[in-house]
Amino acid sequence: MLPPRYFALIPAAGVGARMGAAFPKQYASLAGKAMLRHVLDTFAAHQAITHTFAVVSGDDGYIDDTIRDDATSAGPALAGRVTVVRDGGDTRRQSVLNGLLAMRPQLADDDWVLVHDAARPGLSAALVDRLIAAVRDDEVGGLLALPVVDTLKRGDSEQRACATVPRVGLWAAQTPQMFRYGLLKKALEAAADVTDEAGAVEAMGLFPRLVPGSVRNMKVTLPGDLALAELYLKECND
Ligand SMILES: Nc1ccn([C@@H]2O[C@H](COP(=O)(O)OP(=O)(O)OP(=O)(O)O)[C@@H](O)[C@H]2O)c(=O)n1
Ligand SMILES: C[C@](O)(CO)[C@H](O)COP(=O)(O)O
Repeated sequence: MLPPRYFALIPAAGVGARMGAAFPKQYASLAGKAMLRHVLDTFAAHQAITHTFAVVSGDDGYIDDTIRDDATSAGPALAGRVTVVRDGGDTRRQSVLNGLLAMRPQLADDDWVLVHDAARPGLSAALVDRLIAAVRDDEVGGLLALPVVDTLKRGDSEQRACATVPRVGLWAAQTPQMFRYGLLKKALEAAADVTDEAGAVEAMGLFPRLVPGSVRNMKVTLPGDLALAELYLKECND
């Protein structure tokens, strides 16, 4: 019986509407290369990751240049380490599901899949190590997340604070979210209205493990996030 392997699945088929850029934010440049290339380089260089699949939209015109290995690419060669799946869906969930379907011929049900947002360029090898070490023997799976430290307010329709939400026990989910292929595919097929993989697994009555992540692994969502993410990338080694 071969031990389970680890695969990365990168949903990268979004349009970046909240970023308001003229092109999808996963191709925005950060410290000299596209956000998506940072993510692909991290997984391609990681010894534990067997292969990486990136899901992009069918009409994506940027991916070929982004994955090209040439004299200017400072990171590891991606050739043979990355498969592009040109089958993005209307939602992140659908893109991930389409990616899982494309992965089917190469994966066994008990192989691990680490689903990571292309919009989180600050993922480090150390964070991948931390997640794998914490989850590899877990019956369910798990995800990187950060305990909420701010006081949370619920706002009303007039943007007035109408309640304080107790923050004890609240975590802000990050990615990668790491689940076995068979469970993840079944969970996502069963749960239509979820924003992340852990939510689909929770809907099955299971409890994913929460693993402390890092601020450098922030999701680039709004225009100001790009500069902050670059600062974390350069200054934060967590
Ligand atoms: N239909 C979609 C929507 C999102 N994503 C990916 O899911 C990740 C996290 O999603 P988000 O930050 O919401 O990205 P966008 O959907 O592009 O942003 P927005 O909601 O502002 O349009 C991103 O890497 C994005 O490319 C995807 O693969 N397919
Ligand atoms: C998966 C995720 O990054 C966890 O916080 C988040 O749910 C993605 O949400 P988005 O609206 O697709 O950015």
